Amino acid sequence: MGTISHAISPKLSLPHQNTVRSYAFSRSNHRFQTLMPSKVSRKVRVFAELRKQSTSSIDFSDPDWKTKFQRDFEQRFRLPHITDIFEDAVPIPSTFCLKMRTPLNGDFPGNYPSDEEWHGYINNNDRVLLKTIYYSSPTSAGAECIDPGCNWVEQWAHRAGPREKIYFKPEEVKAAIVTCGGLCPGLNDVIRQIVITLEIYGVKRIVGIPFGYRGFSDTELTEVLLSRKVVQNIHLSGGSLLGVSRGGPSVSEIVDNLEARGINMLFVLGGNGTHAGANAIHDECQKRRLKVAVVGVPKTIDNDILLMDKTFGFDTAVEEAQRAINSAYIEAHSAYHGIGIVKLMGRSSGFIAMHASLASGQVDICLIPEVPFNIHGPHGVLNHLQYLLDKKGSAVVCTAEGAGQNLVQKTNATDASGNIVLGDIGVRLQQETKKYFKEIGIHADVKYIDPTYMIRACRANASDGILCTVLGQNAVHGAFAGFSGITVGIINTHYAYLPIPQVISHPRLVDPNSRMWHRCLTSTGQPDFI
Ligand SMILES: Nc1ncnc2c1ncn2[C@@H]1O[C@H](COP(=O)(O)OP(=O)(O)O)[C@@H](O)[C@H]1O
Ligand SMILES: O=P(O)(O)OC[C@H]1O[C@](O)(COP(=O)(O)O)[C@@H](O)[C@@H]1O
Ligand SMILES: [Mg+2]
Repeated sequence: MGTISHAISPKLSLPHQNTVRSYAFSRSNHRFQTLMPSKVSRKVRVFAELRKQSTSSIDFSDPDWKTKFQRDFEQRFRLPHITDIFEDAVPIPSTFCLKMRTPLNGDFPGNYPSDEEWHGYINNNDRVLLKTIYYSSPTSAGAECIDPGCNWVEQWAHRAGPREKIYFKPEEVKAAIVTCGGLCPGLNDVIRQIVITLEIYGVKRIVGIPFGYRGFSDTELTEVLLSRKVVQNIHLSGGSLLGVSRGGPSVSEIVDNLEARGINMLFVLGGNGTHAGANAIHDECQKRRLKVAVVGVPKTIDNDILLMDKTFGFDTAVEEAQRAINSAYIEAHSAYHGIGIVKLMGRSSGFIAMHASLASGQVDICLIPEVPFNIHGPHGVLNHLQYLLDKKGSAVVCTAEGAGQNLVQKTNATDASGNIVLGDIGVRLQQETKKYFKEIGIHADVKYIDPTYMIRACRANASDGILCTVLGQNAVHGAFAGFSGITVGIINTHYAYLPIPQVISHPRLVDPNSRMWHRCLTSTGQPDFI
């Protein structure tokens, strides 16, 4: 058994899972272990199981397991590079140097600006530590351990930023930007930074592909010429200057189109699905021996991309969601026996609901997809609502859209990208609450708020604005450094490049054993609804 396999049990399959897994499992959860040992939910068990599965093929009795693990880890986090295909590719000194700016007229050949003394570059051996907590025991709260003894194993990702040598001559670059999936605050900020940074390198040909991947096949959609002048103020509004879409052409059609247009740098802004597409585009380019750099920037208000502190747009979404919760609270608090129900986005991950509940401090019940619950019965949500009306006179429920999908009618439908169209848990909760209190003869004034599209259509807040700026700049640095099939993220407040498969092997979920979920439960004061 000395080898580390990446296989995962098919019954635990999650969307887009393919070749890689994150290595971690969580053992601690005093709350679940001591308060409800027999009631540990199926989902919680599945979550722990998923984590355990990922390490199950490591032979921990092998004295070399740690070295083998780290060698395997290093291999998995190695960044694909142009030289994997073009072994003879010769780099040139970077044209990105803030001390000696790129000449405005852009006359490069034989005259690349560089400054050997300038220490503003990232060394290719620089790394960012992925996990920063040393858990002295697997029973430490929220412990993420690789082995049963919870040994300390360093896991390093590649540091993002400008390199001293670049693999593209700016005058030979045609760069394209595409935004896919649903809207997300900050898309325009990232587009803007990519364009500005490309120009600083000296790139003159920059285009936007309209309406996501669809823009690669729909002949009526023409590319949008981009420059600093065009993008100067786009971050002042939400949405995407380029438009977004779900679904679209096949990967081979997209690559045909890239070839036809002469695009050799592609910046892809999107979530799990978009990144799966970006990785497939990268693979196809390698197969066809095309010198194209494909770099992703993770976009999703759901925050469901693995390994990073957060994705851009999430912070803004939480801030906006908090406003909706506040309205629900005021409505509920001002009514006799008022109950406010707010539904927030989060297809498979409850991060927005959890963080908005924590931020607002006004939520009594937070429901997320990762933690199952009952509506009816002695431990159900309705019973607790009745208790809250009795004790406090009002109550606020915050639910993620993906929560309690076992309690709503299945739609059996998928969207153009293949995402499951969810049943409406918000409406179900509203109906069941009204019915319940009517049946038991207690007055309840139920107000339902669904602010979902308002939350993602707004402009990025200051914190997301900065995140977008850094991610956009680093995406361009990564492409010029010759990397492809990578994405960029913030990890422990530092910026790193990650191979795309590592961040999309499954959606990042709220760990019901995590300190954060426990903090949320402490804040709401809610019991388990099972
Ligand atoms: N597995 C996949 N392989 C290739 N392309 C994909 C894949 N999944 C989704 N896509 C494409 O990525 C785009 C965005 O996907 P979607 O799931 O809607 O949003 P997001 O990227 O935000 O998760 C769509 O155009 C879709 O066709
Ligand atoms: O109505 P739409 O455009 O399909 O978007 C709804 C989806 O958007 C999301 O907030 C984000 O999804 P993406 O990351 O795929 O864009 C999901 O939680 C939600 O189900
Ligand atoms: Mg998605």
